[in-house]
Amino acid sequence: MVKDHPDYALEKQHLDYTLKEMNQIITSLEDDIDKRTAQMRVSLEHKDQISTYVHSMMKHDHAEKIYDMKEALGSPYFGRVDFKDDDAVDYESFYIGRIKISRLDILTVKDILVFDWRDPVATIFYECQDGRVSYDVLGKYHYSGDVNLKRQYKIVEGVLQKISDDYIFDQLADPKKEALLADPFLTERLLQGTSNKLKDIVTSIRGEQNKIIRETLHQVIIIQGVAGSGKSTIGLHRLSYLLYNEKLDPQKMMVIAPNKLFLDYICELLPEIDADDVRQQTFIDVVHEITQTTFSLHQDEKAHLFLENKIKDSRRDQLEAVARLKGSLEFVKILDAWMDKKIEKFCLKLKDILLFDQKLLITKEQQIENFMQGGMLNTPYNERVKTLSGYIKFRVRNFLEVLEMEQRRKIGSTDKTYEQYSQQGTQFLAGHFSKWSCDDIRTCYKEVFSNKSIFKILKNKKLDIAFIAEYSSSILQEGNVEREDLAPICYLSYLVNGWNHIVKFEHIVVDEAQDLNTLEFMILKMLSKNSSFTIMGDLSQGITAYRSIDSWQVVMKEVFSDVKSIYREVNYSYRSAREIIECFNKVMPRGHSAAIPVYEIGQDPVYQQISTENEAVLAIRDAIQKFKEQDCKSIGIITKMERDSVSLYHALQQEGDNLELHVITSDTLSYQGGISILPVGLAKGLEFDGVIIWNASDKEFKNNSFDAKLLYVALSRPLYYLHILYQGNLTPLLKGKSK
Ligand SMILES: Nc1ncnc2c1ncn2[C@@H]1O[C@H](COP(=O)(O)OP(=O)(O)OP(=O)(O)O)[C@@H](O)[C@H]1O
Repeated sequence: MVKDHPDYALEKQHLDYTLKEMNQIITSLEDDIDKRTAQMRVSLEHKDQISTYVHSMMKHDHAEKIYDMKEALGSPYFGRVDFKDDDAVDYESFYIGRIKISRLDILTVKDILVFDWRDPVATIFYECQDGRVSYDVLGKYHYSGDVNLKRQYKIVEGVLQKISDDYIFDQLADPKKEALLADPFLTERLLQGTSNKLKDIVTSIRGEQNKIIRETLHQVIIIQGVAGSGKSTIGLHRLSYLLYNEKLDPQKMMVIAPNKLFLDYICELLPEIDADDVRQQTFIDVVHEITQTTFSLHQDEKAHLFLENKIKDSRRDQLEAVARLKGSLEFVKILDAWMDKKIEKFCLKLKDILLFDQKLLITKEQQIENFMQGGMLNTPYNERVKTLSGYIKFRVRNFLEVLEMEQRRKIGSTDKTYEQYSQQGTQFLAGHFSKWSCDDIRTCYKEVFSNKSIFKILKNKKLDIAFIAEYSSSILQEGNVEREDLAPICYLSYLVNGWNHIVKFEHIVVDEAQDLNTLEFMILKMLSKNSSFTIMGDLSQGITAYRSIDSWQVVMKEVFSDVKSIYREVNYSYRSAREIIECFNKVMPRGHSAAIPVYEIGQDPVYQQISTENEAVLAIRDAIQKFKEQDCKSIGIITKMERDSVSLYHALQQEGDNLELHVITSDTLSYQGGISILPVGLAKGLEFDGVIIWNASDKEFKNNSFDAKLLYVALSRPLYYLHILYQGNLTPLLKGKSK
C-alpha cells in the first residue's frame, strides 16, 4: 500500500504542489498567448514584420509547452534523488520526469520543478548504485557527491500509486545482492508484456545503458550486446539525448535498421522520446538516395544454400567468396583501378581538335590538362568530363564571337565565313561529346567485371576471378544486383558522379550492425560529417556472417582507425525471463559472452517431439491456446525457412479456428502484433510474449555455427514462454538440454 510508505504524506503534498504549479504555468502561458495575439494584431497594422514574427514564434513555442505540460499532468515525474555535492553542506532533492517543468523565469535551480530525463542531473538517478555518483555538464563541469535517496514513483492520472526506495538501501546493505532483481519497478515493467511496437525505457534506464546514451558526439561507439540487452532501445534513446542536449537538426541524424518491418517496429518509440524527425532508413534506402537509382535485388542463392545446410557445397563456397570480396576494402582498390583505367583510356583517346579551316587548334595537351584538373585526385569522372567539354565549348564560342565582332567592324561586308563557321561550330558541339559522360551507374558497374585485368591487383591469388566476373555479369545482365553489390555501386557513384547532392549526417545510429560488411561501414563513414556513430550489434546473431563482419575489431581497425572509437559490451538481458535466457545461452556460439538474466517467470521452456506435420499443426494450436490463457498479447511462431512459415500459415488457417494469424515474409512492411508466423531471419530484432519454434530437429539445425546463430536468434525472441517443437530428433545444439 502506497499509504504505508513513511513519506507518503510528504510525497503526496509535493505532488499536489507540483500539479498546482504546473496548472499555474499553463495559465500564465495561455495568458501570454492571448497577449501576444493582441500584440501581433498591432504589429501587423504597423507592418512591423520582425515583431509579428517574434510574437508568432513565441506563441508557437508556448503552445507546444502547454501541450507537453498537459500531457505531463498525469505523471509529472517518475523519480527523485537526494544528492549532496562534495562542495555542498546539504542534500538537495531533484525530481526527474519525461520533460522539464520549470517556472517561466528561471532564477535559481528551485525554479526547475522537474528535470528532463536527458538533463545531466538525471544521471544521478540512473547511475547511483552505491551511494556515490558523478556527472558532467556540457562536457565542461564535473560534479560528484553522495546520494542518500533514490526514489521511484508510479503516478497515474495525477494520483500517487506507488513509491519505492528499497532498492538503493538494499544495495547499500548488501552489495552482493543481484542489483537488477531487487528493483521492483524494473521487474514490474518487464512483466508488462509486449504488444506490437518497441517501447521507451525512460523510467527504467540502467546505469550501463545510461553511460552509452550520454556518450559525447564525434566518436564511434561500438556496442556488442547479447540478445535483449536493449541495444535498439538505447540507440534510439541516444538520438533523443543528442537532439535535446546538442540541439542538432533531426534531419541530420539517421538510424539505419535492417528492413522496413523493423523500422515499422520502432516507429512508435521515436515520437515518445521526441525523436520522430530523425531519418529512419535501411541501407538500401541510403543506396537509392546516393545513386538516385533504384535497384532490384536478385534472390540470395547463397543464403538459401546456407539455410538448406549445404555445408560442403562448392558453389556455396564460390558465392561466399564473391560476397566476401565485394564487402571488403580490397574491392575499393578494384573500383579505384577501374576508374584509373577509364581516365587513362579517355586521355589516350583525346586528339588535337582542328576547326574552322585550321584556324582554331585545341591541343590534346590542353584537353588533358583540363580533364585532369591540374592533378586533382578526387574529382568525379563526370565532373572532369564537364570541365573539359566546358573548356572546348568556350574555345569554340570564343573563336566565333571574336570573328563576329571583326565582321561587324567591316561595315557592309558580304563575307559569308562567319555563318559557315557558326554552322560548323554548332554541328561540332552537338556531336563531339555524345559518348563522354557515364550516365548509368549500372553500366559502369558492369564494365568493372568486363575488365578482368584489374583484378590482378588482388592480394588473394586463389580467388576465381573468371567465376566472379561471370557470375556478377550474369546477374547484372538480368537487370538485378545482389545486396553485396550495393556498397560498391555507391562507391562507384562517388567516383563517377560525386556525392555533392548528399547532406552529411551529424550522427548515425546503426542497429543490427553485425549484418553489415566492411565496405558498407565505409560508405556510412563517407556519409557522416565527423565520424560520429553509435553502432549496435550482436555477433552471436550474425546470421548473414557469410557476407558480413565477424569481428568488431576489424571494423575498428579497417574503417575507423583514424578516429576515436570505443568498444563496450552489455550482457544483462532485459527481454527474456531467466528460464529462456538459460536456454538460449546454451546455443550461443563459443567464445561469446553469456547473457545475464534480470528476472524470472517460473516456467521452463517446453520441448515436444512431433511425428508428422499434421501433428505439428495441432500442437501449435494447443500451444497458442495455452499462451493465450497465460495472457500473452503477442505470439511468434518461428520457422527456419520463409516457405515453411507460409505453408504453416495455410495449414493453420485450414484448421478454421478463427485465429487471427499474420504471416510475415520478406515483402511485409508493417508488424501487426498478435499471432505472427515468420522465418527466423525476419524475427531478428522483434520480440513476443510467447514463442513456438518449428522445427528444432537435428535435420533443420545442425551442429554448426551458422545454425547455432539462427537458433540463438529464434530462442531469444520470447519474453516469457517458449515451446520448442521438433520432428524426429532434437537438434544436437539443444541435446541433453531439455528438461
Ligand atoms: N532498462 C530497461 N528497462 C526496461 N526494459 C528494458 C530496458 N532495457 C531494455 N528493455 C527491454 O528489453 C527488450 C529488448 O530490448 P531491445 O529490443 O532494445 O534489445 P536488443 O539488444 O536490441 O535485442 P536483440 O538484439 O535481441 O534484438 C525491450 O522490450 C526493451 O523495452
